[in-house]
Amino acid sequence: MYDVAVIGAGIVGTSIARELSRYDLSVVVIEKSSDIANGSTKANSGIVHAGYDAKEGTLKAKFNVLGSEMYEGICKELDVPYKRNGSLVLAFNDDDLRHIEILYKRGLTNGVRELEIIDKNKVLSLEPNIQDDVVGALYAKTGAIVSPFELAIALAENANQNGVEFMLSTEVIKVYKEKDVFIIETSKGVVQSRYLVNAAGLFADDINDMLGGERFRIIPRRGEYCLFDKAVGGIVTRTIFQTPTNKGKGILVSPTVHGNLFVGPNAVEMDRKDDVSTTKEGLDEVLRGGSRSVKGLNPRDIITSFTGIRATPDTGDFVINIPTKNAVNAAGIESPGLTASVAIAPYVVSLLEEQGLRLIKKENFIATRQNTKLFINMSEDEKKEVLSKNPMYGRIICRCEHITEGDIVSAIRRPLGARSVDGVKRRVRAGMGRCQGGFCMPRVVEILARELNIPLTEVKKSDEGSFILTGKTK
Ligand SMILES: O=P(O)(O)OC[C@H](O)CO
Repeated sequence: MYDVAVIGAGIVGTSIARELSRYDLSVVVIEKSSDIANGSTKANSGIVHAGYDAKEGTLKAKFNVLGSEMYEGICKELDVPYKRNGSLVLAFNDDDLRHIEILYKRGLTNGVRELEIIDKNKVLSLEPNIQDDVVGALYAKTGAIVSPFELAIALAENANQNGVEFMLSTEVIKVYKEKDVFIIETSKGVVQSRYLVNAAGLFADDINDMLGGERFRIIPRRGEYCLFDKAVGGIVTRTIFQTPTNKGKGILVSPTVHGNLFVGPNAVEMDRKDDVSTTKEGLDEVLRGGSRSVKGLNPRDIITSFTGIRATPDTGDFVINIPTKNAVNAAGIESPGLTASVAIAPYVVSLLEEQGLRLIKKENFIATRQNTKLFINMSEDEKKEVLSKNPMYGRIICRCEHITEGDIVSAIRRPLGARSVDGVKRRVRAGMGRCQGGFCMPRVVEILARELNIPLTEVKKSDEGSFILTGKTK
């Protein structure tokens, strides 16, 4: 029997797992997907929001501002790329100017530091590729960017280093209580725990129903994105927003931590929670929206498009509460959820403690996690040394991102290592470049088959059944 079971290994579940791993507890994370961060976390804007957007007094506002302040330190500890690039909310007319004034005041109330309203000249001096009809902007110097799935993987690895167990490809079918024990029936058998955390993302409403908590629904809200080649990654250096609407923060244009540029998302409510297809209309909307803010977005520079699904709660705010004794919901964590998750984690742990979970600090807690250095990022001396020991570092597999066989093998062999083509891609970027895996994918498949000791036909793109050589991958 575990002390705590966490359902969900997205950014919320992995943040909570890492926080729990500071204490002498037995903890298990149960995830239905085959990898960490395979739900809303994987297709996400990757923005660390400053905190002026969420309404005063909400959980979103509180945890956004707290999270934004914690981010740099956590990314340093876990060796995850993070960049405080700042953000602008553009105004194009008087209505927009009034709107950014409201956001400015809200930001001050929420406790956001270094906020400023700037005029057209300042906007264009900071970002020369903004459209000329801009009239001003809200400038948030504390806005930042991060790689959401790399952070979730790092949090999971660090939790795992500190003893947390991960059950991947394990779907929760039913949860109920016998006396004070949670009985969690899964696709891989029964798990028992004394405490339970619901961080099930898009499916957190179903888990809450099983726990008998006050009813809420998660409404899946699609967001389509276009990712641009690194050659145009410098069109803007800050994250560029328009004034938000009741559909969300609108379409943004932002660099990524790896030097690409993305435009998106739109916002379309859907019935299904698993439809990540992209549509021509959606991508046109995204490009039109981005071009409203920024000059020079050429569709020919798009290297891929994708859809993410927000876990939007029908309550209007994050649902962080106690559905039944000894359980905590961390649900409905839509934007600014990526930013907020690192601050939600200690709060969730404090709610467990209030219900009787004893927290005794581990003496040997390992606070830092080191990622494997990619060959491309090594110094000449490091390259020589690693090559003399391991010739696999001399074989380039992904030509776009210059990723070697040694890098890929090490991503597979790490704790909670890659088990699929997408798993490799998210850990070391093989397949993330201009050709989107056209060249390297067959080689990555060969390496996975060899390292996992499985036939080529069993290598998966991502989840169970997505056999990359024979099956449907989308
Ligand atoms: O449209 P929103 O408000 O869900 O925000 C989406 C943003 O890209 C969040 O980072």
